[in-house]
Amino acid sequence: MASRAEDEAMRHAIALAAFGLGTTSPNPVMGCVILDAQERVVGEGFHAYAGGPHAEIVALAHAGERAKNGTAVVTLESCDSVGRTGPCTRALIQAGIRRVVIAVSDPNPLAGHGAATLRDAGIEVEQGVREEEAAAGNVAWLTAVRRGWPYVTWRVASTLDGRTAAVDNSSEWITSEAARIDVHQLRGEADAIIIGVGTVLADNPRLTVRNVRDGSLAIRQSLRVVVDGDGETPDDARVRDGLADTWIATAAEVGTGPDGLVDLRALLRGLYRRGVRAALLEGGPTLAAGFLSAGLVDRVIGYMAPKLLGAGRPSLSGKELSNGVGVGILREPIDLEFTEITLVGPDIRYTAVPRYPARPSEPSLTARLTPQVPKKADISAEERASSDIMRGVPIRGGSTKEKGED
Ligand SMILES: NC(=O)C1=CN([C@@H]2O[C@H](COP(=O)(O)OP(=O)(O)OC[C@H]3O[C@@H](n4cnc5c(N)ncnc54)[C@H](OP(=O)(O)O)[C@@H]3O)[C@@H](O)[C@H]2O)C=CC1
Ligand SMILES: Nc1c(N[C@@H]2O[C@H](COP(=O)(O)O)[C@@H](O)[C@H]2O)[nH]c(=O)[nH]c1=O
Repeated sequence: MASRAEDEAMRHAIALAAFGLGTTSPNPVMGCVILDAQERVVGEGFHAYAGGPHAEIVALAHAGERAKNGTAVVTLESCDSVGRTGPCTRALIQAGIRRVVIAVSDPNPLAGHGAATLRDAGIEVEQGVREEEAAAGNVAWLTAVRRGWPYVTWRVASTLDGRTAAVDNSSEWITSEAARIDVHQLRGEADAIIIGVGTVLADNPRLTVRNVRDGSLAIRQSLRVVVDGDGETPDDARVRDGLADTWIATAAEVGTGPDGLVDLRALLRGLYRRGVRAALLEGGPTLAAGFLSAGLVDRVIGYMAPKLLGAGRPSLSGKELSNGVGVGILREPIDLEFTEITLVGPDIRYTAVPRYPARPSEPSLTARLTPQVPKKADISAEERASSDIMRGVPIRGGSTKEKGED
């Protein structure tokens, strides 16, 4: 059983891990706290960017000699493979760690069997501490790795009467500045932002991650993806401005589904191969209906403005949705569960999770985990202030994605 100090250290390690959201793919987020033999916190760390030191390495460096005979508390099973940074199990063994407390076992076979290696070296290993909480913090990565395509969040901005654009197709802006700032936080935490060519033609969006007030760009940009069957994205479209990587995903490249449109499942598998684990769907009603009817949305984040339009584009169009069991909207709708509702400025932000009936080929992981994915912004000021590691965190430049795990 984990001691109180270990349990508290795990809570802190989970908060630390969330600082890596958006910059660690294709790796998971991970946090680590080192306790000395008297259970005092002597080291802490998190994995900040792919290719950078893992959480254990940062925390062990912080602890130095004080780690000897201590306990390492980790949100995810320590890696055992010689990737870009060397196995963390070896670092823990060499530091003289006596006990390791793990929240979630690593589902990635490439990472090896860290817990077994530690036990073989005579280290006491405890698994499953605050497991659900830690898994929720890594829900995008865990879901993606277990099934082989990214975790998809559909983000939609609508009026109180469910309109996402006016009759003339204009939609800037339905939601408040505060809500749009929140969207850029979501963009920053995603590896890819997906829209359909209809949105390019209607809005000519930038799809960059930026400061909404002054337009300045974030250091790291997400991959922009335009689902564009016939390659009709204009040469002068903003998504081609070179400020971030862009993939114009045509039917010729990705393949087509039974409806003759771009095969969205193949699209997602292609994104996974490019290192994408968390994707943000920002497309219009047609593409959103395509994703939903294929059962490819894991989470909905909606911003609802206290405005009424009376006419205009609904949030979904072009397809009658069903949950895959029956046919027809009324008899078998897609059921969702609200997991969070909050005010962002004057607008309501809701988070909802589709409850697709279990499909034999897909693990029902999203149903098991509460997807209250902690965001960097959710971490309290005290949490920040109490963390030495918050100072001088390296930030990865550029937008190039690494393809392999490390
Ligand atoms: N309020 C909000 O949150 C948002 C509002 N909007 C608004 O939505 C409107 C644009 O909507 P819409 O035209 O529906 O744009 P979409 O972004 O949904 O693009 C739709 C196009 O995507 C292409 N596509 C390729 N494969 C698929 C597939 N498998 N399933 C579905 N679509 C596919 C199709 O074009 P093709 O056949 O050529 O490949 C289709 O016409 C604008 O008015 C915009 O302002 C847009 C985004 C967000
Ligand atoms: N209208 C509307 C949104 N619309 C979405 O934002 C895109 C514009 O992105 P960018 O050019 O990067 O600012 C646009 O194409 C559409 O996907 N978003 C919102 O948060 N609130 C809104 O009211």
